[in-house]
Formats: sequence, structure tokens, C-alpha cells
Amino acid sequence: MSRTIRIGTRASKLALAQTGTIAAALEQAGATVEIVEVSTPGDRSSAPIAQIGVGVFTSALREALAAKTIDVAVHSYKDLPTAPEPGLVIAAVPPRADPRDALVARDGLTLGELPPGSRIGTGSPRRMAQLRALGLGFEVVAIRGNIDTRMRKVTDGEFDAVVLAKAGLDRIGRADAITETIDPIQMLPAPAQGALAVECRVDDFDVEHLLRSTVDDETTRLAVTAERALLATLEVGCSAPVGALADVVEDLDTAGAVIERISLRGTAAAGFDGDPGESVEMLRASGVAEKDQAEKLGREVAAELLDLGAGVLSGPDAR
Ligand SMILES: NCc1[nH]cc(CCC(=O)O)c1CC(=O)O
Repeated sequence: MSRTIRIGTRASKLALAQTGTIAAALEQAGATVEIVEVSTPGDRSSAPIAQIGVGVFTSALREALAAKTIDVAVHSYKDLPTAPEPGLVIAAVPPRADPRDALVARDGLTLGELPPGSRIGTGSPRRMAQLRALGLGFEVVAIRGNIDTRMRKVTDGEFDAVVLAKAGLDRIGRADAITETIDPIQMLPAPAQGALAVECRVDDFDVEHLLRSTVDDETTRLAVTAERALLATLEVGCSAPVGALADVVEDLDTAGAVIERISLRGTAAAGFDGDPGESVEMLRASGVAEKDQAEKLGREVAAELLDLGAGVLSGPDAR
């Protein structure tokens, strides 16, 4: 392709790192690329995400794509609203980074070693609810800001620990600060955490084909499909207290042959309205399905969560 492909990105260190890997893969495939920084309201405001709303980091990139000032948008998949965007297509889902959450605590401490009363900072209702549900007596405090700002609150002594996505820390080269990679049994990540969504215009066939053939990963796409179908079914938006993690696993078919299946675990808070003093119960459900049933699996595990009582999710911070 002879045209220069303009790749839009947020200007944060994390977004630039993510976009850099996609740009490098496209250049490797012989394309000419240009990186265009797009400022988003999510970068300019320091209000809680739950207040400014879903899509705050991604809508400016989508507008630039629709207006043809860029040709490709690279998003953190978990920041994208679940509703499809007319005129745009997620052409590729690159191989996923580590989906787990990570603890960055003072003095090298783990969750089990932090004493009751420890102040743990997170801006995410999902992490907040799961931290409280551990029953370890933590004081969970809302914070915002980029990854560096959050980590500084631990160095400064304002917090005993913060919880962040391991993928983000890895991408900006700060994995050294992690004191515990949190087991998904204790805390399920956000649906699609650690994955990227690479989007283009639906009628830009050359770019769509290039993205699909160079940076798409089928296993990641299946996992993310199941996780996001679960989230969409719970219909509560991307900062909801909902965790989900899918894995493609080896299994045996009825004749005893090895086949791949998709397994999904999900969790949602029962009746958590974001009040930091409230006690929280996390509901859990899981399932396994054929690989071509990822979407259905997501809906089924969500339905099970709804049956268990996840339907009462509706407080001011619950979206
Ligand atoms: N909510 C912001 C956000 N969006 C994507 C990541 C990290 C990378 C990822 O999950 O893909 C982060 C930071 C975090 O949650 O710590």
C-alpha cells in the first residue's frame, strides 16, 4: 500500500507504548505509518471516570477516525463501550498481554501481608468491590491519575498500596514496582484487560485487511468476545464492578480427542453502590464452551450472575 497510514493515539505514556508496538508491526509488514496524538477529555479532566462516563478515553479517537484525520485508532480494549460504533470496525485484536491486576505496595508487601486498616487506592469500582470482598479489613480509597501519579502515592506514603493492570505497568517499563501479581481467584480483571482493539473505518478495506493480516490474534479475539458478551449482558458499562477472564483451554471431546475449548469465569458485585464503607459480596459464575460459542458463553455466564442477584447493580458509581 503506497499511502501513509495515520495511527491515532492518546498522548499518555501507556497509549504511546501500545501504539508503538502496532506501528512497528505494520512497518515490519512494509507499511508507511505516521503517529498522530489525539487529546481526550479523559486526559484533561481529573474527575472520577464513573462521573465523566464510559468512552471518555476512546470517543475522541473514534471521532478523529470518522473525520478521517486518522486511519487507525489503537484503544485499550477494556476502555471501549460495549456497543459497536457505526461506520467503524475493530479490524484486529493483537496478542494479549498479561490480563491480571497487580499490587504495588510499600515495603514489598503482598495482599496477605498488608495489615488490616491499610489504605489501598484504586479508581475502579470492580477492584474496589473485590478488595473489600476479600474481608481483610482494608480501607479502599478512590484515586485517579495516570499510572505514575498513582504509584507516587505509595512512594509518598499517602497510600499503603495501589492496584493497577499488570499490562499497563509492563508496557511502560515499571513491572519492577509490582509486589504481587494478583491471582484471578482473588481478583478477576476487567473484561478485555490487557488486550488492545485496533479500529479503522468500515469502508477502508486496504487498512482493514492490513490490520487483520498483520496484528490480529484469534485466541485473544475469542477470549475478549466471551468477556465482553458477559459485560454487555450485565449492561452496566465499562467501569462496573464486573470482572471476567476467559482462557482457551485444551479439553477432550466425546471420542477422547484433544480439542480446544473456551473457559470463562465471571464475577459481579451484589448490590454494591460504590460506598467505600459498605460490605460487598462478589457473586461468581463460570462455564466452558466450544470455541465458536464464545459470545453465547459470555451471555450464559452473565445470565447465571443475574440469577444469583447481580441485577441489583445500580448505584451512582455502578456503571
Ligand atoms: N482504566 C485505565 C486503563 N486502561 C487500560 C489500562 C491498562 C492496560 C490494559 O488493561 O489494557 C489502564 C490502567 C489500569 O487499569 O491500571
